Amino acid sequence: MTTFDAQQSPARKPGEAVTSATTGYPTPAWRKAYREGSRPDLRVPYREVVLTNGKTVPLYDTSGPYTDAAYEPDVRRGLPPLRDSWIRQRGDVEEYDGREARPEDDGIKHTAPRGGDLRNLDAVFPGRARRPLRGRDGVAVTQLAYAKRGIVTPEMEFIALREGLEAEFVRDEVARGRAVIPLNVNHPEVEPAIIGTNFLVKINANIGNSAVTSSIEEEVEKMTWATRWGADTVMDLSTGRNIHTTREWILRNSPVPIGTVPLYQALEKVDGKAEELSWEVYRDTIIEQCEQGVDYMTVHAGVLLRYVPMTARRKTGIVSRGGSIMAAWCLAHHQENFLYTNFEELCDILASYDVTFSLGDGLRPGSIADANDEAQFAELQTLGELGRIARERGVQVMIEGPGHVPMNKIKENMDLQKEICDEAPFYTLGPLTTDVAPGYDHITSGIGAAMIAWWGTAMLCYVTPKEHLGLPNRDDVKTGVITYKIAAHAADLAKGHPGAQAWDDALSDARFEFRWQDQFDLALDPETARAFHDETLPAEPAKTAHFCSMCGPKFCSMKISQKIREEHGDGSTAVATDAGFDAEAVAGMAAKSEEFAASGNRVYLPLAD
Ligand SMILES: C[C@H]1O[C@@H](n2cnc3c(N)ncnc32)[C@H](O)[C@@H]1O
Ligand SMILES: Cc1ncc(COP(=O)(O)O)c(N)n1
Ligand code: MET
Ligand code: SF4
Ligand SMILES: [Zn+2]
Repeated sequence: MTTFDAQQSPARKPGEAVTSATTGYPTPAWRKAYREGSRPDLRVPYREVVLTNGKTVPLYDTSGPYTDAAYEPDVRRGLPPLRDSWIRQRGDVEEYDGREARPEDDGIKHTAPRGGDLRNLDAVFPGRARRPLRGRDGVAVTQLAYAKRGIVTPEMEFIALREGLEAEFVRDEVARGRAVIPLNVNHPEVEPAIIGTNFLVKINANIGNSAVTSSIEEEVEKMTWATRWGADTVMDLSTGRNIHTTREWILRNSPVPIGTVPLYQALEKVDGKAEELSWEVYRDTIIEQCEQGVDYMTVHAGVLLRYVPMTARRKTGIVSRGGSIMAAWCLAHHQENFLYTNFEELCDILASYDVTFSLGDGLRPGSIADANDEAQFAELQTLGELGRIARERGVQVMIEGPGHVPMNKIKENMDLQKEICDEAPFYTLGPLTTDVAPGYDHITSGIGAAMIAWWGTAMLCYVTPKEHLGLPNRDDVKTGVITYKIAAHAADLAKGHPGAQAWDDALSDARFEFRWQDQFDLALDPETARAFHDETLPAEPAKTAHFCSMCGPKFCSMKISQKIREEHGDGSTAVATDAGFDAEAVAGMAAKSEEFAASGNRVYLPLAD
């Protein structure tokens, strides 16, 4: 039988289900290094950029063990369980048998169409057997519960070293609910990271299959690829085949927290019929995913029955998948959202695994015309209320935000969210600042993302060039991640995060000193920087040349600037004169001046007819 997997990965043989992880850094100048903490098993990874002048620049690193030259990756076994002893040493978790895996977890019906079992048996995760953990007697084993009790966990110390801050500060931000550390006790492979407005801005990359395309292998590769370029978390938004197994492969191999929208899998379990959903099916799915190790879950509990009519006159209705599913359920039963009515029980389940809530914006605007409308802000009020209930019960909380919002309406979103949601971390999709550029929505949204992050958004959910058009592939994932790293870092700079500017300064120095190799290596994407440079000046001597093909040797302003400094010191006492330039440069400038005069000395030229 032909499956999509077979079409997508023709080279795969039985028994070789998944083999790929992207290993190694994109340039030999990046080296994995570690900062040692207070105990031998507390080693915080970072990336060291080794420059040609002998200096090194330390950078935050999300790529996991795959980029450590001493590590031998084996995606069939999974990553080492870094946090296992930290979790067990606290003495508050118990191992138990766990929920039995069922065929429907992977979308397999008892009566499979055309008589076949649709499960790709090659794909079952072959790694070590494990029994799930949970808080003993249902106790909250969350970083929030520990923080409130004044405990600095090894995870908090790890984060403090990673961010260059005091561990006590980390604890205090978590205790106040102003930051979250999404780390399920069943996901010991993760290198701890924090999401909060007073920390480095984080970015999330969405991956996952759909009913139309992609294989487990591709999704594992997208995950390692996304984290290699800097994704701080990854959401598996699979809605196609093998949902459970795809997620198992991703979790066991992921060095970053994994988020999901459990409602998608619950809907698969009822054959895609929203009205057949129930709290029981949803609850079962939540437990399945808690036991697997999902670190944070989008829950669309703020889509209340009475808010649904508020979307009736919108240009684009409800664009959130989860939001549209819950709205359909509420209307079909004329009952209140079961996520809202069972919210306390949901909190208690999440608390016993330390799964963080990402309270979903099911009524976010999906077009510029719908931005900041009544439905959107009504839901935000409810998310604020639910956030307080969750934290009260020890569960960590983030709040999801929009969407499609023009630049003049972005700040109001951040201001309202802070006020309504008690400064809980805001996690926004973009926002996209215009609707007119399908194919370039990483840019329309990167603009909004930079703005909202500057004003305090803690994590940015990326948007790829494929948004509104199709499922992103590996290249789209990279483009999305790099775009969002730019937005996040631009915000870190604007917020004055200590240390953020050192990276820019190092790159600017390399640029001004014509250390081309260092300029490439300090880039977010060294491969592209080098390739663009080499497109016009590929020869080795060009790597030390004092110009590039943009201006050429005679018009290189940085070369001219250097010369000024050599001949006139820093120039502060110089009188305006062209004596410091070489004859060629002076001639070049004169030619440009004549060209300008010939055009009538006008800066804006009339349009050609
Ligand atoms: C909420 C956002 O999630 C993204 N999204 C939904 N499903 C997937 C997937 N399988 N892969 C990547 N992104 C996805 C879309 O960009 C949507 O706008
Ligand atoms: C920032 C962010 N990321 C993912 C989702 C889930 O998607 P959906 O609401 O469409 O189900 C969301 N609501 N917000
Ligand atoms: N692009 C849409 C949004 O902004 C989502 C479409 S796919 C669920 O929310
Ligand atoms: S992205 Fe495609 S599938 Fe998703 S809501 Fe838009 S049109 Fe529908
Ligand atoms: Zn959209």
